[in-house]
Formats: sequence, structure tokens, C-alpha cells
Amino acid sequence: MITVRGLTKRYGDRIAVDGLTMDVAAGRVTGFLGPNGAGKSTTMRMILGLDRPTAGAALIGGRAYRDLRHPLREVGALLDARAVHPGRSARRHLLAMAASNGVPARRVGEVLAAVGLEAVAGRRAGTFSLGMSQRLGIAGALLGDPGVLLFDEPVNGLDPDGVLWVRRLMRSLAAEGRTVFVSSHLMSEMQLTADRLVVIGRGRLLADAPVAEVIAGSSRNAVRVRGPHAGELAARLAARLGPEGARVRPGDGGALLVSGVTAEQVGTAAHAAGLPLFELTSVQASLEEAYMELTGSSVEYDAAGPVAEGTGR
Ligand SMILES: Nc1ncnc2c1ncn2[C@@H]1O[C@H](COP(=O)(O)OP(=O)(O)OP(=O)(O)O)[C@@H](O)[C@H]1O
Repeated sequence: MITVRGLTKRYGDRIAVDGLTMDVAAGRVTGFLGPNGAGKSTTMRMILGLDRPTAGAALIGGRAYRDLRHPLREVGALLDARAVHPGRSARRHLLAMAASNGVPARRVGEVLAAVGLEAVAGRRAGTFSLGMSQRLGIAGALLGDPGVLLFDEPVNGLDPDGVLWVRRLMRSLAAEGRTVFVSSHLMSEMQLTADRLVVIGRGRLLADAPVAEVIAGSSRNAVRVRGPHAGELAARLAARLGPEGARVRPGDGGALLVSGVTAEQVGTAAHAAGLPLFELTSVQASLEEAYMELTGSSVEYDAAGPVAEGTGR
């Protein structure tokens, strides 16, 4: 369990994390989302005692990182996969980590096997591809068999096989009762991997809820309805369902997308108006759509639009 209370980090006059409060529970995968510069890495660094909070606290199992007796055996982390001595072999790197943390050397072989790096364990880490480095970083996180795991963008650079492997690994670690806290920019992947999401923007909490609840909050959830008299249907639906309850917008193929209501309400309204329907379908928003809405005003590094060809920019 990770407990964060009023966690704040300032860099000069810049506020990177702004009064963040959340609980990251054991036994599930919690996805940590937010635009570039939102404060995800800074939050993780503070949880891991690598950055000192300006205010507030981050606790692992009720204690600050610096008070953990055997940190690596209580919390494992992958923050920066490239932060490995390039001249050291993968095995030597892990042996050094194990030795300095009171972890038995036999664990090195176990974690190398678990991440699929046994065959290249003698190679210098500096020659590793990004995907191999990510696996080595994950091996390091697993080394002390900890109950709490933090992964900062673990699928970055992995091929589809690797992405699937990470997803299964995260799910199995959570199923074993561990706390798994993972940041990512890949919404489709998070939708498949996470049970719960914490979304931040400009250092502030925007959402902390189960994945399904975050998606349910999107205005992109809609009922797709199609009939021979689309214009009249739209007017009748708006009138009957009320301007507050329903929002009607055009969909493709002459259909209408009605949000804020159920398919049952739309069907009943169409029936009451005597209008035939050819289609009535519930359309669920994607996590990406829900996320875009949530973070819309929190995006710091927003492009103005596509760069036109031939403008020399
Ligand atoms: N050491 C530092 N000194 C000054 N500012 C910093 C430092 N570390 C982070 N920041 C700033 O704090 C803010 C949060 O950065 P952070 O790296 O935590 O965001 P993030 O959500 O992890 O972003 P990304 O998705 O791009 O990795 C950014 O504005 C960043 O520029």
C-alpha cells in the first residue's frame, strides 16, 4: 500500500506536484496517467525517497522510504531503464544490487529467467536495446521480491510481444497481492492492464477511480440511433429528453449520437414520437477519449497543429 498525503514539490517558482493525496492499494494494478510534465515521475521519485517533498508525505506500508530497513525487499522500482552502468553485464549489475541490499545471489538467476534475459546475462548492459534494458530494469525491481512495485513507463520501447509480457506480469504481480503502480502514456494498454486509475494534470489530482468509472464519466459515451427521419428524430429527442439530459450530435452514416441518456430512454422517446428506428446501439467511450476530456485544460506542451509541409519550420 502506498499512502500519499498533500504531497507537494516545488522547483523554484514552478510547482511540479501540487497537494496530491491518494492511496494506492495492494492486490491491483493502479495506472498513473497525466500529460507530459504533469508530475508523475516526480511523484514516483518522492515515493522512492529520491526527491524530498516540499510539503506532505509519501509512505510505503505506513513508513517513509528512508525508514525502510531493507528498501529493495519492500519496494521495487523501474524508473529509468538506461540508468545502468553500461560496462557491466546484466548479471553483474543485478549481483551488485543484490549484495548491497542483503538479497541472496540466487535471486539474480531467478529474476533473469523471469524477464527472459538469461541468454544475454553476460553481455554488457550498454549494448542492450531499449526493450532489453526495460527487462533488466524490471528484473532489478523484482530482485528483492517486494510487496510494492513502481514502474515508470515500463512498456516504452517494447515490441508487441514485450508489451503483452509486461501486461501479464503486472496482472500476475497484483494477483499475488502486491501493490502495482504503473505510469504510461498508452491508454489502450492501460485500459487492458489497470484496475484503477490515478490521473493528474499540472501536479494536481484529476481522477482517482476504477477504469470503468473513468470511462463512464466521458461525454463521448452515447447512444447511436438511426432512422429515416433523422432531423425530426433529433428535434423530438432534444425536446423530450430535455436540454440538460441529452445532447444530440450527428454521427456517421446519417446516424445521431445522443449522450447523457440510455438506449432505453432514446427508444422510448422515438416510440412515443411515432418515429421508426433502424438502429439503436450503446457506444462506449474509449479510455483515450475519457482521458483527453479529463486532461484537456491541463496539457502543458500542446502543439498548435500539424506543421505544414514546405514552410521551412
Ligand atoms: N529536477 C528538476 N528541476 C526543475 N524542474 C523539474 C525537475 N524535475 C522535474 N521538473 C519539472 O516538474 C514538472 C513535472 O515533471 P515530471 O517529470 O514529474 O512529469 P511527468 O508527468 O513524469 O512527465 P513525462 O510524462 O513527460 O515523463 C515538469 O514541469 C518538469 O519540468
